[in-house]
Amino acid sequence: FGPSTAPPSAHARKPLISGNWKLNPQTKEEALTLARGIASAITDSTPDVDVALFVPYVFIESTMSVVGGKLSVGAEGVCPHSNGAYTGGISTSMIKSIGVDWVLAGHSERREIFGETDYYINAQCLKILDEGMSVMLCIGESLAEFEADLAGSVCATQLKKGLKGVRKEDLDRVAIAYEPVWAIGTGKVATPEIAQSVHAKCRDILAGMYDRETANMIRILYGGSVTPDSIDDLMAMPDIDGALVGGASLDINKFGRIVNFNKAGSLAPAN
Ligand SMILES: O=C[C@H](O)COP(=O)(O)O
Repeated sequence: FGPSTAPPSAHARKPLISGNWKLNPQTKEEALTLARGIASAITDSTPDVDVALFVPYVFIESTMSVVGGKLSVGAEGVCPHSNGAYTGGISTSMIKSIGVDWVLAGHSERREIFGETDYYINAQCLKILDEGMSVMLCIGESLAEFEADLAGSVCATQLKKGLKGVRKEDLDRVAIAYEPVWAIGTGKVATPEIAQSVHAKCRDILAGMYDRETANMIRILYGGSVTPDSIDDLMAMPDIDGALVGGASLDINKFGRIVNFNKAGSLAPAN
């Protein structure tokens, strides 16, 4: 690998559209209805895209059983310890043994509500990768940090600390989700231009941590109030490689439309 002179947009990064159900839905029946509906929205005319759903642990296996292999079913988090006296913990071995291949780490709700630190998140990332699974590392700044023009430096810190010790050869199993905290669940989606600007900065940071060629291979997703109305223009941006969708992933029609995005943007004819 040497420095590349090619622009990031010249690299073929397969889009990844993911949903994060968080603490929803409340019953297995609802979960399976939702999962079946989302799977049925992935058709032959869907763009060439990877789809992943991060679901509560208790629904993982049953969700896998109804989606017909059309999408990956991942875990919303994991305990970085291997085994032992960690009440309530779920280990990487446990989820790997039921076929999980994607795991979220560093979501702002885990950072803020559950007090997970960059150190803990880094331990999760390393454990997930050691186990042979893929990790989606979430990063993003608060509203105050955004208004102080600190988005780039906050993301730099979270990327460097979250990926500390991650080997270059494991980065094909890493995706980054840039989620400005001020856009999560608020209806305030970042403009495509703002998101693109931070994504490009994140890619530069990754290039500094590894090298440009490697950075150009890493998928960087946007998350924060993504809806059918915003997905096309976000996906038209050169450094936005997908989305991490919260609220809209609980709605079959909305998430189905998001999966069937139009990379040419909202002004282009529909697929
Ligand atoms: O993980 C997903 C993000 O927190 C975005 O959630 P949201 O789409 O409800 O804003």
